[in-house]
Order: sequence, then structure tokens, then C-alpha cells
Amino acid sequence: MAASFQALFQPYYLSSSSTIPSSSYIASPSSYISLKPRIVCCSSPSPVTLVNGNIDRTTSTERKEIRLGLPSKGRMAAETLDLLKDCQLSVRQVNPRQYVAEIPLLSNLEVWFQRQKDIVRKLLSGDLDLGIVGLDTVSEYGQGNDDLILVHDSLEYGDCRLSIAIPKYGIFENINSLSELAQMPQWTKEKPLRVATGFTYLGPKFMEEKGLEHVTFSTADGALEAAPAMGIADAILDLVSSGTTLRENNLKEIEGGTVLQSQAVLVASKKSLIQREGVLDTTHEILERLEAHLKAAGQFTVTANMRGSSMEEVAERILSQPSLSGLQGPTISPVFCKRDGKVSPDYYAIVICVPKKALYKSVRQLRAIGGSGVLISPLTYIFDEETPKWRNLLQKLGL
Ligand SMILES: Nc1ncnc2c1ncn2[C@@H]1O[C@H](COP(=O)(O)OP(=O)(O)OP(=O)(O)O)[C@@H](O)[C@H]1O
Ligand SMILES: O=P(O)(O)OC[C@H]1O[C@H](OP(=O)(O)OP(=O)(O)O)[C@H](O)[C@@H]1O
Ligand SMILES: [Mg+2]
Repeated sequence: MAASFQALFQPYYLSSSSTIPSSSYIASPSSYISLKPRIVCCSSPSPVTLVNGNIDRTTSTERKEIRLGLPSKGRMAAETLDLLKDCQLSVRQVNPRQYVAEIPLLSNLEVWFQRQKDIVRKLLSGDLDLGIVGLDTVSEYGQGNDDLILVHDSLEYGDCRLSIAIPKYGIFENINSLSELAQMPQWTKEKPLRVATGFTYLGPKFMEEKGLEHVTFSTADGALEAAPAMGIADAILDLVSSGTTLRENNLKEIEGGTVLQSQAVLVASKKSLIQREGVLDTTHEILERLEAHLKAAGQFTVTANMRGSSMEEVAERILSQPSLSGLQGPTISPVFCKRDGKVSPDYYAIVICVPKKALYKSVRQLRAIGGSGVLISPLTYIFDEETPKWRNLLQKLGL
């Protein structure tokens, strides 16, 4: 199975004069299911079609499928699938070693599982149209390229920050801010501040913007927190979330040393959005579902009974409380009872949405104004008339 994917990817690296033995391109039917009968590679600048293992220049065609890149491994992978599932966009993968999948609800869309940095690279090369990755990865590997557009900049998971950290001990004991670090007499042209980082684009850019002159960078793929204790670096620039790894390695963050706050984002290729048929519509649907789900995830519906002389009088009592105004004010309906043979509104049922964080405060305010029988239910979606992020996207595209 792995061999068949290699077959899929290999054309990407071919030079235009290459000829490939046809036997290396026979994909097993099970690993190839929903894909096209011929292997098409559309990395820029021009698409290349392979027929019987040879580059076919006469029939080369642009791909028609829309491609979404998702993290193939690591801490972002499972949460990305969970989020899509919560938006009713479940990803169907035949087996976990297969890198292509589909979202049955979105026709003409292929999901490709890739390393996060490759998702960004492939958005730029035109081999993917959409991707979900951490903002840190988009910023590092996108390098400010304006073909990358943030469609949704806060998917509410993968939270971390890219921060400078220095040892708590030795010459750094009393250094607590970036300006104090910059002003240390130790850093000279001959003996600059040595920073270990995996962020070799953002790191130098940040230091330059902050006016730090004497800095050099070294890089490693992981466990950067060991570098100062090993004597390899004076400081590190790495991702931090709980701060445990820094603490356990006797390192500290400093004021003004945060380069970026990051979380998962939905990113798109501007070119694809504008030029590739169906990408904008599919993006709209994904965006609407994400927004509706994320908005709902922060809210509860609260229903309660309330006695009162009229709907207006009940509404006034509710709106006098700061935590009870709901998304667009309360919904109030009369509850009719029959008493002494006469049907009349005995009390009123009210429905409001309250932020999860303010739930207990809201319940107390409701009780204080005469609310009883308070029921709380989770919300699945809140669809607004139009999502603000969609409006922003159209604006960025000049549409
Ligand atoms: N504590 C954290 N450390 C690193 N990344 C985090 C953290 N919290 C959230 N993230 C997010 O997760 C992404 C990296 O995840 P992970 O380290 O699992 O990926 P990876 O594919 O294994 O990459 P690598 O092998 O380069 O570490 C980051 O780009 C960031 O957006
Ligand atoms: O603030 P914390 O919650 O402790 O998280 C931060 C650590 O997590 C990441 O490493 P990862 O687990 O990806 O290991 P790696 O160094 O091998 O990439 C990151 O590079 C930090 O080392
Ligand atoms: Mg990692």
C-alpha cells in the first residue's frame, strides 16, 4: 500500500524529461479507490499527466477535485477530525495508513493527510486548496506569502504561543524582559546571543524587528529546551502551551518575548479560491458549519418559567439583568392554564442563550427575578444570517 502512495507522490519530483517504468505506477485498487484512473500531478507551474508511466504532455489536464489538507499525525490530527465530525463533516478514511480520504457530505472534495508544514507548502504550490494547521506553521512556512488566506483564524484548539525562553540561572537570573536581554553587555559581534529554534524564518524576523543586533540562530527538530543546559545556545525560541517543559528544564519566558499566539486555523490558497471551480462554494459551506458549531459550543440554551402580568412586563424584568439578554433578546411565550373554566396565561416560558462561562451567574439572576423550573440544554449550531468571517473573506478576495 505504501508503494502505491509513493507512486502517487513520485511524479511531483520528476524533471520534465523523466521517463518512468510503467511497473512502478500500478496502484493497488484498494489503495486507489476514489481517485482518478490516471495519475495527475498539478504542482505549479504546469500539470503533468502520467499515462503508462510516461509523462503525457498532449492530454495534461487541470485537476477538478478540491483538496483539503489535514494534519496526518501529532497533537493536531485527532482534534481536527473531532472538530470536523462535530460540524457533521466526518472524514471517511479507509484505513489509518492511507493518506487520502473523503468527507461524504462534501462532493468533489479530497482530504489529504500531510505533515503540517507540507500542507502549507502544498497550498503555495497549488497542490492543495484548503488546509487546517496551526497558525505558527502557516506563519513560519508561509513566510507572509499573500496567496495564503486565513479563512478562519480561531478554531479553538491547538492553543500555544511561540516564545523566547532563557535560563533562570547564571547571568540570566535577573533578566526578565526582552529589552533587558537585548541590553546585556555579553552580546557582541564576535560573541552574539545564540538562539536555538525550529522557527528559522520567524525567529530572525522577530529579533530584527525588535532591534536585537547581535544574535545568531541554530536549529534542531525537537527537544530544544536542552540546548542551554548543553551549552549549545543561550536562549531558545519554541512553542509553549502549559509551560511544563520550560519549567522542567529550568527555563523562563520573558516579557515582550512572545512572537506569536497560535491556534488551529483554516487556511486557503487565494488562487484556488478565485480560480478553481467550486472551491469558494465549498469553503463557504465549511466556514458556515465551523462558525455555527463554534458559536454554539460556547453557549447553553436556558428555559425557565416566570410569573408575570404580561409578556412585556416579563421581558422588562429579564432585560434588567445584564446576563440575561440572550443572543437577540429573550423569547417569551405564554403558558395557558384553565382555571375556574377560564383559559388564561398563568405564567410565561422564557428561552435565552447564555455563554457557558456566565451560566451560574445567569441562573442566579433568573431566580432573583422570579424564574423557576430552569432547564439547561447544550446547543448544537447557531447559524447567523451571514457569518462575519465569510464577509471578511470576500473582502480579502476583492469580491
Ligand atoms: N505544546 C505544544 N507544542 C508544540 N505544538 C503545539 C503545542 N500545543 C499546540 N501545538 C500545535 O501543534 C502543532 C505541532 O504539533 P506536533 O508537534 O504534534 O506536530 P508534529 O507534526 O509532530 O511536528 P513536529 O514533528 O515538527 O513536532 C504546532 O504547530 C502547534 O500549532
Ligand atoms: O509548554 P508545554 O505544554 O510543556 O509544551 C511545549 C513543548 O511541546 C512541544 O514539544 P513536542 O511535545 O512536540 O516534542 P518535540 O520537541 O519532540 O517536538 C514544544 O516543542 C515544547 O517542547
Ligand atoms: Mg512537536
